[in-house]
Amino acid sequence: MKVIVGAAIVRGRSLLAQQRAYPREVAGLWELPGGRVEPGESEVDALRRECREELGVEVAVGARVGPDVPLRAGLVLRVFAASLTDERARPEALDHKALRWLDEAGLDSVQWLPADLELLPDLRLLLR
Ligand SMILES: Nc1nc2c([nH]c(=O)n2[C@H]2C[C@H](O)[C@@H](COP(=O)(O)OP(=O)(O)OP(=O)(O)O)O2)c(=O)[nH]1
Repeated sequence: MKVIVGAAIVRGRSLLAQQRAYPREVAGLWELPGGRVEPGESEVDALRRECREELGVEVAVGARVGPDVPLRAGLVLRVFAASLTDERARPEALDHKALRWLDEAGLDSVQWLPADLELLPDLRLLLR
């Protein structure tokens, strides 16, 4: 089973979401920072690496959030709670169209990838 890890980065009462720039089929849709776990890499290390690559920030990775969401045969999305190591750090959209800090009401204001949509109830609980 291969795993795509996603980071639910919460600061105060907001969650960081990013808007995909590519590929065309999903460009414009929103997701959590993250990506593929590389061979020999732990899931936590993969999340830390992806947050560095995509956002230019260091994160501390916490507990699992919600269930594994199947993406396709042999591949799941697995989300972990995370926080910025330095609360004042400014994440940048290094590989994406845009970033947004969403509060609880804001969670419904962007068009999420289908797998992320399934996790919204669990993500919402992080912002209560
Ligand atoms: N990062 C991320 N990927 C997600 C989420 N939800 C979701 O369905 N995906 C899917 C989209 C992609 O098919 C796959 C992750 O692809 P990616 O392009 O971000 O991964 P990566 O950085 O390892 O990319 P690559 O090197 O394989 O091109 O997982 C999410 O919340 N975050």
